[in-house]
Amino acid sequence: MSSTAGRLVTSRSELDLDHPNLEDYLPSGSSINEPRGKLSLRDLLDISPTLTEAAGAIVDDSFTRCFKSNPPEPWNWNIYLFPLWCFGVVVRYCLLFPLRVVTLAFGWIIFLSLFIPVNALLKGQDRLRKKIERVLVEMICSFFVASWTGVVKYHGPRPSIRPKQVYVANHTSMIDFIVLEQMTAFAVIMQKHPGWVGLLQSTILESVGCIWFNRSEAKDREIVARKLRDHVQGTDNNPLLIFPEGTCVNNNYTVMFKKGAFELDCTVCPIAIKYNKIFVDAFWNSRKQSFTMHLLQLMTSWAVVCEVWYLEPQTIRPGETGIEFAERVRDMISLRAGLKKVPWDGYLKYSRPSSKHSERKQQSFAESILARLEEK
Ligand SMILES: O=P(O)(O)OC[C@H](O)CO
Repeated sequence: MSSTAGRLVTSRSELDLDHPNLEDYLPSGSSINEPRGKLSLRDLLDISPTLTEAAGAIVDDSFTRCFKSNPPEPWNWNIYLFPLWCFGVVVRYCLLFPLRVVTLAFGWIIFLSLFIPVNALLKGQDRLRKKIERVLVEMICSFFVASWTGVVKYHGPRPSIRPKQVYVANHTSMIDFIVLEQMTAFAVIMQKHPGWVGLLQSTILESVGCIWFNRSEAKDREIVARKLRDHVQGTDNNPLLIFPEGTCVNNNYTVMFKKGAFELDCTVCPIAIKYNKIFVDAFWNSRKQSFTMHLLQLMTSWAVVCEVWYLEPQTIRPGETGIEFAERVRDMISLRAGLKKVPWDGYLKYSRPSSKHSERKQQSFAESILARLEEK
């Protein structure tokens, strides 16, 4: 009996790593964990706790919550505030937005009129060309940040070019890259995008050593792993930046870090990014919004406010696995940025959960019934 109970405790704790706020959905005074009295047939046939749990998971599971946008709290609800809000809309859309478009266009004109000749004329002088291109990429990113009136506060020492080090950060939107890139020309590892973003990726960003891949292609992942190993060995390569969550999360949570960055035998430099949602939610929900629309949303808001912390570099400890190392770094980032850790793989966004998970759940249910029968 006690071994059955032990097994049950194990399987419950494995399955309920981050228990959804199930209690919120339960009728008051009842709980699926509550010990029941004498066993009757009715108890055995009663699957309502399981159904309740399933319904809770559907309504508000912790996985879905990681990818929910956070619309701002409405504040324009009365006769005094509504005209003020209307005035704000007019200022943001009719004054700020055109000014920002002009700023960004101006940035692109300067950037392209320097980048194209430098790229074409300095073919034989790689060092000088790379140096100028780095400065130009940082500059265009600053124009992007200015186009949303970005108010970014950086804490800690700025990243420097050193071999055998990799920077890892939590991921909320592709603008994370822009926010970090305006300070340091990182070589970033990212998903390949279609459209104008894809064009920038394969032209301009490739010049700073960025590496692109398609996450659904196993072959791409192998190529990227090789490129990463080569990149970190180079002495003059731009610092490598990886978003180990592999997908955008809404800046309230962190999902599991992929272990790749932590198995490169490099120093890992964590970066924590926290957006203040006071004016706009910086989370890019790519399933609902194109990146262009996301940028337009930022450009029509009052400002994008955020803080960036460059945390203390970490090395793998003796006996520590890549996964444990990744978790330790995730702890540091989550703590600094005030994010809640959840045990989900962000790629589940794009795939169905493994059948093993549902089988474990079925086994746990069967074991609970058997345990109750044994109690008799
Ligand atoms: O949120 P996702 O999964 O669409 O990821 C978007 C980008 O690849 C982030 O850089």
